[in-house]
Amino acid sequence: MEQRIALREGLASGRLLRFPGAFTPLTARLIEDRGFDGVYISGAVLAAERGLPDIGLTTLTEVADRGRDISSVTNLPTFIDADTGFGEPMNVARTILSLEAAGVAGCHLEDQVNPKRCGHLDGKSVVEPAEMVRRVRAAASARTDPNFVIGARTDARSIEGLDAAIERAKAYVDAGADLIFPEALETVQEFETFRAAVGVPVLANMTEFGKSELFRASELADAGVSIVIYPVTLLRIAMGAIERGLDLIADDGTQAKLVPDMQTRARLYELLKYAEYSRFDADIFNFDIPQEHS
Ligand SMILES: C[C@](O)(C(=O)O)[C@H](CC(=O)O)C(=O)O
Ligand SMILES: [Mg+2]
Repeated sequence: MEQRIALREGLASGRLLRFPGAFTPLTARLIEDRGFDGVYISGAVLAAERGLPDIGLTTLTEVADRGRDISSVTNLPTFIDADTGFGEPMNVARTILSLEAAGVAGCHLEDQVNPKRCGHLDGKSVVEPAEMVRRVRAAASARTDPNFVIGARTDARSIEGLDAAIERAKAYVDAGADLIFPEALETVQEFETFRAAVGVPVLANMTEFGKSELFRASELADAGVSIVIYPVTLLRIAMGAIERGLDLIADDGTQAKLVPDMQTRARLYELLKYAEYSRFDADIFNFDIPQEHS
């Protein structure tokens, strides 16, 4: 509840909210510790972690479980990728209820056809605007918490062009979307044009190796963007370090040279709140247990 209100207030504040993508609950702890505004939960990351491509193979249950796992260890609002909503409009309604129950603050649905693919790849296609309008309407009418944020993503920019993507976004706002996620815009000016046209907060996806340049937060803020996600960034950083680390262990016969770059045991325990658990445990065992008399 509080996180949803915080997200709504943040989106209305005129500030740019920064949401790195957490690839584990522990990563979400670190994102909170470093002072970010919220946590993004990426579909691409969830699929990748299971050794799968991001083509709609993951299920609502897996996504909702991940939403719950991450939301339950952070006080920050979480914003989750609901892909195409996992089926027909009726399924979209159930998706929203599941994500609400998982404790996430909001989600985005996209207008791609199934099977969907990464928004920064070529060869994707979108459904008719009316079909996506039905998805958004189903989502908006299903939600039980009016503060749950429903984002509509349009993948139309790289297929139908900017004007068509804006027309779609406006229809999605009319259908009840609180936020627009224009996928794969190419310039900061395009974000500015989008924001001016749609009249609701706009999300920028700063994913690497995609179609958008990696614009700075200040540039996005100046363009009127309300929220920026770094969906796969932390996973890519970790995987890069792991690959280099594995090679070094294989070559050197020890991981010793890697130790200075590792998070220490003490720091890990701090993030895990070890001390609090120990205190709790000590208190429990300090209780005077009444002796039973026979
Ligand atoms: C934002 C995104 O939907 C995701 O699942 O994180 C992906 C990110 C990516 O594949 O880089 C996307 O389609 O942009
Ligand atoms: Mg995705």
